Amino acid sequence: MSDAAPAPSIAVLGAGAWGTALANLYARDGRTVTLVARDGAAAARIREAQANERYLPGIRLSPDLAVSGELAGAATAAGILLLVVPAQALRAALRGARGASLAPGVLAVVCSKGIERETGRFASDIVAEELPDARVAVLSGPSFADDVARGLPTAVTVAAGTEPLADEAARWLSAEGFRCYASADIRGVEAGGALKNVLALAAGIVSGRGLGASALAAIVTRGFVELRRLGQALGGRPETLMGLSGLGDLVLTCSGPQSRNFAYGAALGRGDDLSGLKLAEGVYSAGIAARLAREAGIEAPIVETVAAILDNRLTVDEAARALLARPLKRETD
Ligand SMILES: NC(=O)c1ccc[n+]([C@@H]2O[C@H](COP(=O)([O-])OP(=O)(O)OC[C@H]3O[C@@H](n4cnc5c(N)ncnc54)[C@H](O)[C@@H]3O)[C@@H](O)[C@H]2O)c1
Ligand SMILES: O=P(O)(O)OC[C@H](O)CO
Repeated sequence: MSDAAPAPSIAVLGAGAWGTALANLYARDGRTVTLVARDGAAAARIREAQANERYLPGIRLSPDLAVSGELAGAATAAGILLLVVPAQALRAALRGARGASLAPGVLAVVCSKGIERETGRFASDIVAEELPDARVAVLSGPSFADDVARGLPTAVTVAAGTEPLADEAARWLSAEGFRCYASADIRGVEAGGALKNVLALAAGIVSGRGLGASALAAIVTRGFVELRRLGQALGGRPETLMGLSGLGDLVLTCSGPQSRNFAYGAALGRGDDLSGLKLAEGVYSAGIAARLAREAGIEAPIVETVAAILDNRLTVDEAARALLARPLKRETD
């Protein structure tokens, strides 16, 4: 596709915080965008309020943003389909999309961050299985929906299976204040995005339990060792895991309660009631990430510990004692 080709129109599947923020970003940037909510009633609420008060409160949406309750129609015309439903709902959402007559060669861009619990599949694999005619890309990196919605500067990585497709996708997905770096390492980008959520839970637990700033720095640093090891074992490249969708997103989500994963971990660490908390993808990815690590023969004690706390196999205090009591080793082993 040449630089002069008109920018493809965009359909955004999933009208939560991130889907709404991305749809609004591109609509403000002059693109033709339809945000697809779960049903007609949810779409009507967003249209009438010109805001998504449930998931992205306080943000006035562009009057140019179309909002629909069904993918058919919106998607048929779209050259780009952003997939922004939670990772565990992606397969069902794509099966629901099959009847929508997607444009041939549509660029399906995974924007969620997680691993399918039942199968251990990453989202790009699910797209390849469920929408075999689509071209696949992944958008991931340090990016809070609220920051993007407020027009704050953001940089992310956009990965696809080949460098030309990644370059094309990054060009189409960049917008004012939203800079996309291209990568041909889909697995590295997806692994970084999913694993940082699990590690942000660990950081939140440390903070909520009041274990101190030194312990927080230690858990983030040793967590990054696990992210790199496991990300590489799953097929990611080291330089990708050092980039925006690995280290970058880990830094963002481990830095405080604006991250829902960190906030969930902090509530766990304090012993608070967890009902009513916002979506924390790490809760669903921790167990399967621990299993993938075991299967790959990778030591991932922090990921294992988060999974054990979530399963009520360990209390936070038992977990902290167990991590500190592990046999001593060289830092680089
Ligand atoms: N919020 C952020 O800052 C942010 C940033 C980057 C990536 N993400 C990732 O984006 C994904 C979505 O997160 P979010 O913040 O938008 O979540 P959210 O909880 O705000 O919204 C989830 C949305 O998905 C919809 N949904 C759920 N199941 C569905 C289904 N089967 N079909 C259609 N719609 C369905 C819900 O109705 C809701 O609108 C997650 O994987 C998250 O990790 C979020
Ligand atoms: O709020 P979180 O923890 O889901 O993080 C949101 C984004 O993934 C940050 O890049």
